[in-house]
Amino acid sequence: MQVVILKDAAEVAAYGADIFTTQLKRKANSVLGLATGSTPVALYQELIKRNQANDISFAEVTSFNLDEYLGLDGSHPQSYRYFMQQQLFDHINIDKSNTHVPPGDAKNPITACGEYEARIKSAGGIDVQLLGIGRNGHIGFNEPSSGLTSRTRVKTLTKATIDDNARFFKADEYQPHLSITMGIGTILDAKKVVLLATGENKADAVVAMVEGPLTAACPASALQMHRDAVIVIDEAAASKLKDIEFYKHIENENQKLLDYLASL
Ligand SMILES: N[C@@H]1[C@@H](O)[C@H](O)[C@@H](COP(=O)(O)O)O[C@@H]1O
Repeated sequence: MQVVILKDAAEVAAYGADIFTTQLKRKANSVLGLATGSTPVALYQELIKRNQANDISFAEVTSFNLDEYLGLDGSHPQSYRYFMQQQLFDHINIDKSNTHVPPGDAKNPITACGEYEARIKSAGGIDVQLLGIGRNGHIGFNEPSSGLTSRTRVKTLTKATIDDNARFFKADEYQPHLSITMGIGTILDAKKVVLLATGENKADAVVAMVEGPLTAACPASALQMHRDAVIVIDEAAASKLKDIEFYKHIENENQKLLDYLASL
């Protein structure tokens, strides 16, 4: 696990955007795994800016989103498909037919999960998967107790997650309590994983993910098993980590090594 601690949310977004920029310049037809929630919004704004400045192109990109509410179709303002259109897809040169979000309105949600997995596989697998983290340590909608090798499936949301996400729904609006989410095993199959977390309310989840045991009680701890997982956090989200100075020291040493390699 690479732990990158930055000053604030703006630096976290810029760092995340740099990872995606590097990926797109290296491989124009990358397969990107995308996430919703408030955390990635600033990163998406940065990618939009870079796309509109012709620095990066999404013309050949295929994307797969982590999750969707079961029971909402893509035109529902609280659906994750709608969110992605508003926050990213409508503003970049991506071919919308190459963007995938689990179908919240699937007639048969069980077969839809298998089909989603098959689509990821036939696209060649995910090159870079973006993640946020829930306050209870969930990634995608893999709630605590999720199998660490799970695949895309229907998941019931915890009360904590429903309450956290209630802010997006109107008081009298139907809020789903079921989802379709990539599994932890699906996420771990991505070649690279980038998790962003900002703010003090993520500090407990971050310490459990980075310094806690590998456990289904904190689904994000499964990233300890990934060979290329980058955890990009601000000082507030990092505030409960025991080894902050060590992680910063590693980053300094990594930078020195990169500078040296660039000078060869
Ligand atoms: N399913 C999403 C997750 O993918 C996201 O990481 C989490 C945190 O969201 P936020 O970034 O708004 O804190 O919210 C939702 O539950």
